[in-house]
Amino acid sequence: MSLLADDLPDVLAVTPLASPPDVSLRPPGSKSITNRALICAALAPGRSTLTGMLFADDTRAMLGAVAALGATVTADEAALTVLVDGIDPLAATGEVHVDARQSGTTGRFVLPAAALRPARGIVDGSTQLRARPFAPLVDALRDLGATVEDLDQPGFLPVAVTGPVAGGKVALPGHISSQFLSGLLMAGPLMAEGLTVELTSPLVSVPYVEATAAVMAAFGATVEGLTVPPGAYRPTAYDIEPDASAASYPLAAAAITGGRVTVEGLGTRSLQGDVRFADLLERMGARVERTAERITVTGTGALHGIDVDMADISDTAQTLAAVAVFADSPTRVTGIGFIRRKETDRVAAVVTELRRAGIDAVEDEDGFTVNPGTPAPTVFETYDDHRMAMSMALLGLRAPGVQIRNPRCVAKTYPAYFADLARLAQQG
Ligand SMILES: O=C(O)C1=C[C@@H](OP(=O)(O)O)[C@@H](O)[C@H](O)C1
Ligand SMILES: C=C(OP(=O)(O)O)C(=O)O
Repeated sequence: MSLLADDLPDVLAVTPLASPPDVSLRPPGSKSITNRALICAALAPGRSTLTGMLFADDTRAMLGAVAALGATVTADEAALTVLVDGIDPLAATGEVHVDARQSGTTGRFVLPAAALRPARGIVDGSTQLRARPFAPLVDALRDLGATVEDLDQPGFLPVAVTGPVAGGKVALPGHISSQFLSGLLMAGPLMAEGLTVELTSPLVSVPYVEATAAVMAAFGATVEGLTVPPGAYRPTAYDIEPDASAASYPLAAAAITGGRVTVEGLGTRSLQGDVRFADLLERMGARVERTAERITVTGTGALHGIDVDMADISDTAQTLAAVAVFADSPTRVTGIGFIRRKETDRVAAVVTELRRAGIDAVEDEDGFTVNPGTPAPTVFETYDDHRMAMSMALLGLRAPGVQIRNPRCVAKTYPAYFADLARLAQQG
């Protein structure tokens, strides 16, 4: 049976590992870096070559989006490569329609890019994305000179934007999502007046903004703090590193099962904050080795609870919750109230599902506490959230009777997730 997302059954049983794994794997390309590189390449007149691409629902959404904006994309999926012939958005004509699907990055990065065009662009998404906040971005684009029409509820998709957005100085809240800031910064070089953002509240997910600046720089743009001078992107050959959030699952598996897992292509030079998830496993008692090119986690058999603020690396909070179940003392995660506005309310979802398995987990405004325990046989609900499916599946590597409802939702960022999880058993 194929374990690729599209081929999975409605409910998937996870089999506990018979022995600790000892494997090395290369996670799929980074969703965050792929979608940044696609935007920068689309705004760079000429041909860019992107290698190491992630092909998953979120990046297909972005491929469709940049094509809608006028870029020509030629994908070679087997080679994980895309050629992008970029455009000058300021010369664009005609109304365009973008479907960002479930992808927050696509919606939040494409809207400012569409606002560069002196023509109407409609941005919409799935029912799930329509429920996620866009108001700070819409307000900022209006303040910077674009016309934004609410096509349904104000502050939510769908919207229609007409540019060109002139740029200048703008105030933006930072506590809801960093994606508004990243999206604005990436459009910044092509704003006539450039862009300066002043944050009106503390920024969450800070490393993603650093990654934005790094990818922009690779495509020839300048970012000085939160200021982007007027300029241009130049076409570039860009190699995308593996996804650090995706890497959290196999690394967690090593800690949970007392095995050894190496993730290739991600190390101390990574652009992604989520590589720091390995630091948390180390604090909990796992052994971690890092080089520039790889991270190895070895489970030691002992796992201790920790108290940790995960505002910078919140995509790995559910992974940590799964590890925390097998520790010898409680784990408290704080700083992540904003993940209630992701694919689902992730604080509520993770606590509800752990409790469904008989684990004493407690929700609070800003995070959750997991008291260790033995998971009962459980069919886990996944709320159409890939990270719920991937995290709860980890419990099944040790606890018998774990089943995952709608495992196909992993297609958002990691279509081969269950195939990679099965490799832990084969080589153990
Ligand atoms: O910029 C990015 O690539 C991302 C930023 C984060 O979102 P928030 O800034 O909304 O926390 C993260 O959760 C998401 O998966 C990807
Ligand atoms: C929150 C996520 O995605 P996005 O915001 O890009 O939809 C995620 O991948 O966990």
